Amino acid sequence: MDSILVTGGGPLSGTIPIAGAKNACLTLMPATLLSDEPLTLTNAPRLSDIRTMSTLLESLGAEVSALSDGLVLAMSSHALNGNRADYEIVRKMRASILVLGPLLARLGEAVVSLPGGCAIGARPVDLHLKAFEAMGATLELRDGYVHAKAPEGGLRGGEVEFPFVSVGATENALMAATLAHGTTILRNAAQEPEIIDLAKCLTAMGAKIEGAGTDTITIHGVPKLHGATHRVVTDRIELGTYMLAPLVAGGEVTCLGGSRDLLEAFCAKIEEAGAEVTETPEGLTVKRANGPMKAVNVETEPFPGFPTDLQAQMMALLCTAQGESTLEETIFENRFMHAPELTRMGAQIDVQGGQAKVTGVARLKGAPVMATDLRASVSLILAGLAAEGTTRVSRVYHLDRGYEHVVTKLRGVGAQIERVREDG
Ligand SMILES: CC(=O)N[C@H]1[C@@H](OP(=O)(O)OP(=O)(O)OC[C@H]2O[C@@H](n3ccc(=O)[nH]c3=O)[C@H](O)[C@@H]2O)O[C@H](CO)[C@@H](O)[C@@H]1O
Ligand SMILES: C=C(OP(=O)(O)O)C(=O)O
Repeated sequence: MDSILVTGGGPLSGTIPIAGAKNACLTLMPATLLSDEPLTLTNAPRLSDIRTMSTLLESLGAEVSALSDGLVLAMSSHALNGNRADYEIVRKMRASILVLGPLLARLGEAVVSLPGGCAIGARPVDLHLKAFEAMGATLELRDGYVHAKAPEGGLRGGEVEFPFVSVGATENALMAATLAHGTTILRNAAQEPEIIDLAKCLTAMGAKIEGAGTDTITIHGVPKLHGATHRVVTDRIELGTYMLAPLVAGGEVTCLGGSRDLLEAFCAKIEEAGAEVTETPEGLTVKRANGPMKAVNVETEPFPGFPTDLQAQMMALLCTAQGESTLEETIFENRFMHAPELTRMGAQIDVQGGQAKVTGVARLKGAPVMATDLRASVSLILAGLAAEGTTRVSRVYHLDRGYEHVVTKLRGVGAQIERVREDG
């Protein structure tokens, strides 16, 4: 198993290219199941989660070819040979549940393992299932699997009012509704850029969708979708992560490919904390406005609010910001596992339920720390960028789920970082 060694050092300077979004790609890939014609995705990120989704799609009979060093995914589902997503693959990644809607819509029947909880929370899929029920499907839970069946003749349009916002349930329902008979209305739908990206791709495949990016999405079902080529939207979470690097370590970094509309709430919050963000046609340039960073209060919310997927990284910044910050996590019930690890580096953090109080210290100290989930891993790397001495982050397989070439990207702006064998 590999570790990352990061040694705190001087200011960072240069550019970091931002990849296509993991969370968009993971919902765009299952969209291939909706059509017997090819779907090609460009600007795909090179991540282990993408390989897991490829394996899952292949297990259903889809063909997935990674071309141009993985940047292009050429997929075809003309010869599906299964409608069962096995626990062995689904348990590796919760986004696997996103094959359920497309399979149900295209084949009329699907058996998909329940993904189970994960480190950051219980993460049930009840809202996904309620949406399919509203489209006439019958659902049964047996042996840890969802057995889903569309009514005779296929799914029917339905009205779904989500009791709270779910990105995955919105995506699953949106995909299923494209092939349903009649019109489906999704109320209190997620508005994330990844939803807009999915709707763009489905529209390019012939779907009829209105309102993606608002809280009400209307889908007029069509009998068939066709092939398309779609460019995956920029990864706003990778973007936000690297925007924090020069704020933690000093210097100035330009994230290539980023735009402010993907991250307005985050940009406003780091500006409040003392960042200067400049938007240019090539991306976003970030540096400290003048002097040290200051404490701020952060509350995670569905888009357009501050993203939960940037909470851990923001905490890394606030560990050395002047004053006392509060971070409130409202999306996941257990998403502060990075706090005890940051504390090992000298941070002062007090977690009470869904709230963390961070009292800024002058400097963190390098220490051996353990990554507990994807965003926690990268928060420890960020913290290590400015810590005195060397930080060893172990269990970096979490990182490989969501950050491609992290060592190369950070070295490119002058960070002292390397990947080593855990025992080496
Ligand atoms: C692959 C992907 O895109 N992952 C993202 C997606 O996850 P994901 O789609 O799983 O997150 P959701 O938006 O569905 O989850 C929001 C909240 O709703 C709860 N819930 C969700 C569905 C359901 O049926 N029942 C239920 O109770 C969850 O436990 C959580 O507390 O959105 C999250 C919230 O922005 C991000 O952190 C994840 O990175
Ligand atoms: C929580 C995340 O991913 P997933 O939903 O795939 O677990 C994430 O990307 O931060």
